Amino acid sequence: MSPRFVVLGPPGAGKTTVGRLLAERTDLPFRDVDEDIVAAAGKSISDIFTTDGEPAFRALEEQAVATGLAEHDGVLALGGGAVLSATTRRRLAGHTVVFLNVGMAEGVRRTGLSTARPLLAGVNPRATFKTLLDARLPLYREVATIEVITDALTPDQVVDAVLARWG
Ligand SMILES: Nc1ncnc2c1ncn2[C@@H]1O[C@H](COP(=O)(O)OP(=O)(O)OP(=O)(O)O)[C@@H](O)[C@H]1O
Ligand SMILES: O=C(O)C1=C[C@@H](O)[C@@H](O)[C@H](O)C1
Ligand SMILES: [Mg+2]
Repeated sequence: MSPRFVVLGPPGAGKTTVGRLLAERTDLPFRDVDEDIVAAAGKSISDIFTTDGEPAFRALEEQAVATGLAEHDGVLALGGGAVLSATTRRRLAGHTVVFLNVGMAEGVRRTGLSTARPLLAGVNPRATFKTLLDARLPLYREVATIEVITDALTPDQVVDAVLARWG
């Protein structure tokens, strides 16, 4: 068993929104690793970051991605930072990996000031987003087989672009 699509990208790229829509349109089940982590830990991602720290979250995430890749046969959305793990990047080899790209301005607009995203909850979300994007862009591209720049597209148009480039 193996996901038909793995969806990744920075916060606000639309992994959850577009991933769910892609699953609907291809008649596949949808699974979001962020939700798996919350269910397994019994607390929110913010609480995990605050109480246990980011390294503990990343360890839970690496395990949850491995489980998702082994168990899920539909659309699997990863968390925005899952690619920070070299082990996870290795595990993504051979999968159809969709990188939903979004620039800083639109990414910050979409994520707003939500405290549900602990990494962006600081004083300067624009600078934080830019730093995060610069560090991760090569990692997303290392594993992606399809890249869609989502800034000017609706979620439906993003799904159109994914399906046009697939197969
Ligand atoms: N292509 C798009 N156009 C406009 N708004 C979008 C688009 N994709 C997502 N959004 C909106 O941006 C917000 C963030 O989307 P979503 O939660 O799907 O991102 P995400 O990549 O899953 O983020 P996270 O990494 O925090 O889980 C939502 O309000 C969603 O409706
Ligand atoms: O970009 C990130 O590092 C994160 C993105 C979210 O999907 C969550 O996995 C968490 O908030 C960390
Ligand atoms: Mg999400």
